[in-house]
Amino acid sequence: MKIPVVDFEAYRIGAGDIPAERLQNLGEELKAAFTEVGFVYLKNTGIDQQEVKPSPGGRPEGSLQHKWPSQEVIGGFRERQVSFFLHCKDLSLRVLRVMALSLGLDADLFLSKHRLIGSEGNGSTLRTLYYPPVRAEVVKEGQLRCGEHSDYGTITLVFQSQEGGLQVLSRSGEFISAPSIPGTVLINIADLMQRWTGDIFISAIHRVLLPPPGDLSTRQSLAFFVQPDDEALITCCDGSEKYPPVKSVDYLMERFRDSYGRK
Ligand SMILES: O=C(O)CCC(=O)C(=O)O
Ligand SMILES: [Fe+2]
Repeated sequence: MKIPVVDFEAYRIGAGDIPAERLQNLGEELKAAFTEVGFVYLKNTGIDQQEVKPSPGGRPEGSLQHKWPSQEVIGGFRERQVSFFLHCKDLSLRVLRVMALSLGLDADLFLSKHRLIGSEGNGSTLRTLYYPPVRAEVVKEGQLRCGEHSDYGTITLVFQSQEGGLQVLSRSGEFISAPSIPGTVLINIADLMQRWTGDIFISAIHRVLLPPPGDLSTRQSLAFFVQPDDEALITCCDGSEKYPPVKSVDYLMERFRDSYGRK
C-alpha cells in the first residue's frame, strides 16, 4: 500500500468556484486516500516550495523581550510565519470542504466548525519541529526520532525536510514510508476527524525513525495541526451515533491530559 498523490490544481489556493463535477472527482480521490490510508500527498496546492524553506539566517537569537524575534535578528520572520499560517489555513479549509462533499454531506459541514482558525477560540497551531543530530553512541535499543502516535485534531498538514524517516502504519499492520516529496503537502486525518466521521476516515499511527548510524544530519519539519473551534459540538456526521457528541475543546483537553498530565 502506498500513500496516494492527488493533484489539487482545480481547487488550489486562489482558485475560485469550480464546477461541482471537478470537486466531485477530487473528493473521490481524497476519500479513497483517507478511508484506506489516512494520509495523502497533495500537489499543486498553491503553497509554493519557496515558502517552506527556512528563513534566511540572522544573528543567533539572544534573550528576546518580545514574543517575535526582532527584525534585525531574523528579518521578515514574523511576516513569513503569518503568511505561511494563513496559507495553511486556506488550504485546510479547502480540503475540509472537499472532504465533506466526498461523504455526500453539506459542503460546509466541517468548515462551519472551523471559523476561528488563527484567532481566539480555536487552537489550531503551526509547529516547527527541529530534530537534532543523533550520535550513534547514545542511541538506545528501539529508540525513535518521534514516537508512534496519532494526531488529536481534525487534519494535519506536514512539510518535511529531505532527510525522511516518517512512517505510517497501514491497515495491514506494516509501516510504510512517507518521504518528503518536493512540491507536495502531506495531509493526514487526525483522531477527532476519525470520530466525527464514525471511523470512515482513518487517523493512522505514524512515527519518525532515527537516521542510519553515523548520519549526523538534523531534521526539520513544519506541522499545521488543525482543530475545530473550541465550542464546536462534534457529532458523528453519518448519523451513526457511534460516539456521543463532544465539545471540541473538551475532547482535546482530555487527550492532552492523557498525554502530558499527571498519572
Ligand atoms: O516530523 C514529522 O515529519 C512528523 C511529526 C508528527 O507526526 C507530529 O508532530 O505530530
Ligand atoms: Fe503526528
